[in-house]
Amino acid sequence: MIKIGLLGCGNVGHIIATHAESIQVVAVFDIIPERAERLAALCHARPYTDFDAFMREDFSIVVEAASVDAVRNYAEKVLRSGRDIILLSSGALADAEFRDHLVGVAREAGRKIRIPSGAILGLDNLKIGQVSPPTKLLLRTTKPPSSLGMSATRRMEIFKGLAHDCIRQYPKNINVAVALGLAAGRDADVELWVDPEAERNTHEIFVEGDFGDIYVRVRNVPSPDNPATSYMAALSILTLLKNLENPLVVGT
Ligand SMILES: NC(=O)C1=CN([C@@H]2O[C@H](COP(=O)(O)OP(=O)(O)OC[C@H]3O[C@@H](n4cnc5c(N)ncnc54)[C@H](O)[C@@H]3O)[C@@H](O)[C@H]2O)C=CC1
Ligand SMILES: O=C([O-])CC(=O)C(=O)O
Repeated sequence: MIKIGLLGCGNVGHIIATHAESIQVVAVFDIIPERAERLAALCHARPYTDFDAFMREDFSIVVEAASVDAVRNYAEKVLRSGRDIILLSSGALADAEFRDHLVGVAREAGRKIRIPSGAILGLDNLKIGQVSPPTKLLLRTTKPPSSLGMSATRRMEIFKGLAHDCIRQYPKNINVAVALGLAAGRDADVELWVDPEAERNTHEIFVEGDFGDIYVRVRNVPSPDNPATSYMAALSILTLLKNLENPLVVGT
């Protein structure tokens, strides 16, 4: 059974820890002690607010479901300790200098940084962009205003520009845009909309290239404990963990 350390005891951390079947959550870490303690009690793990103590536990992989800042603070230490890391806050890798450094550390340590599909679909074959760059790569995301901690009386575009700028302004809402760019090999264009009528987090992906064109629309149910995060994101990590040791690998 794969032993994991969970970095982040919020909404996604909770779903992972309480639904994990083929994995054992050995230790959990959060800056908020009560969150770490509550989740640890639920999944029979040990709670930590001291990262170095957390890292002394016996697990082979860290699952990050915390924040872009947490990735910046801890990912390098995880890799240098000889463990792989799964990053849900993929937005941290929008910073090219940090990304290149972290990938270099992973290479040196012989470890892997895994970016799950999270709240979207299509990352698998979007990787064809690394062979044949797309001429268009656009993500149009629409969320209820409450997901962004704001109020609005009508549908409004609150950001239009490149993914690496959008994630700086909305680090809890648009990690998917950075994941798209990492897959395709170029920064994605982003439109971020709020809509008071929206009940779902909707991601529309438009891609064009010499292969033809793609339109994908994902209408995600918001997580019960954090409407900004689609429930699919937690399912995506659970699925990645379930397949880690499967000799049959499906998807590009
Ligand atoms: N790539 C994707 O498709 C998606 C990515 N996300 C990202 O996943 C992450 C987790 O999402 P949720 O569980 O819904 O968030 P959440 O806010 O419910 O939980 C995050 C937890 O991490 C803890 N945390 C934050 N920064 C920390 C740090 N520096 N050190 C230790 N603990 C820290 C918080 O105290 C909190 O308990 C967020 O960054 C979110 O933006 C969310 C949805 C989709
Ligand atoms: O969960 C979602 O729909 C997307 C999200 O928050 C993110 O990419 O940060």
